[in-house]
Amino acid sequence: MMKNVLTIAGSDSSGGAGIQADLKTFAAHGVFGMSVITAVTAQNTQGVFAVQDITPEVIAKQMDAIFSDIAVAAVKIGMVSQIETIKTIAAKLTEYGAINIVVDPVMVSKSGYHLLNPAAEATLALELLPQATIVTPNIPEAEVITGQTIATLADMEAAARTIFALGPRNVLIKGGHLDGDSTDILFDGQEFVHFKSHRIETKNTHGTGCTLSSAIAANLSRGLPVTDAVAEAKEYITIAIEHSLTIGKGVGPTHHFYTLYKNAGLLDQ
Ligand SMILES: Nc1ncnc2c1ncn2[C@@H]1O[C@H](COP(=O)(O)OP(=O)(O)OP(=O)(O)O)[C@@H](O)[C@H]1O
Ligand SMILES: Cc1ncc(CO)c(N)n1
Repeated sequence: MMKNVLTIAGSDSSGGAGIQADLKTFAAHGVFGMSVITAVTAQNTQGVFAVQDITPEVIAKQMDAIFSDIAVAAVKIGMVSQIETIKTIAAKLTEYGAINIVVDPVMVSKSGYHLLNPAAEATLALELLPQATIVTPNIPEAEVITGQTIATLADMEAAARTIFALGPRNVLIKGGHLDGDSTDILFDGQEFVHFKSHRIETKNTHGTGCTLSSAIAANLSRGLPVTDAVAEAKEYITIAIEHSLTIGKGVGPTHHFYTLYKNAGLLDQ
């Protein structure tokens, strides 16, 4: 039976990141996507120009509407903006006993805009990480969460240990921001698994983190173990970056449907 997967995140008007990237990723994975919108951003491939946060009351009502009616097989959490937003989401996840929770601790957009109020960083770590099946920080986010500097794979492993101590069941530190190969490191409290791909030379990496975390959530919803869910998601994001789209004047989005379109003969349309 088709699984239902929820994203709790911000809207990206240009369609490359946030809710829009998440729903496309869910569709590409054959799961039924649902959304709780935490903020509306005016954004394109060149920057973020305005943000309207949704009130905690309306966020809570969106979660009530979904969880009171529909079985949710996995939840991906992206942009969460404010302290009260985070507290509301954490309380509702507990109330409804949500499972397979993927926390992407979105902090700053590629263009440098603070999508998470810096005053809420500690709240995110305290309230959401203990509920996470897996947390997926990029290197700057892992540096903020740990206070450690990360310049090498060994530094990534050390940071993963520190983040694990905050309560998530698994930590995936993404290596997109280091030079050379793009290696993501998974830590389950016992051992490290490295997921390595060659660095793809492209400027079009808008929404890579959103796409990866949504693919992990979709894979978990189908019952895959965490290591397999991450391995398949890493393959998916690598193909999506390889065939990323030159849309707009700045950092373009990834291609969510490359393999599907190829198999259907739709690529040249
Ligand atoms: N140039 C690249 N070539 C290959 N893989 C990449 C490249 N850039 C990022 N990745 C991969 O994409 C995924 C997302 O990593 P990244 O570090 O870009 O996340 P992020 O900074 O959170 O993204 P976002 O800006 O969407 O928040 C990881 O699996 C990473 O290894
Ligand atoms: C709404 C939204 N969420 C996440 C990201 C990731 O950087 C973004 N650019 N915009």
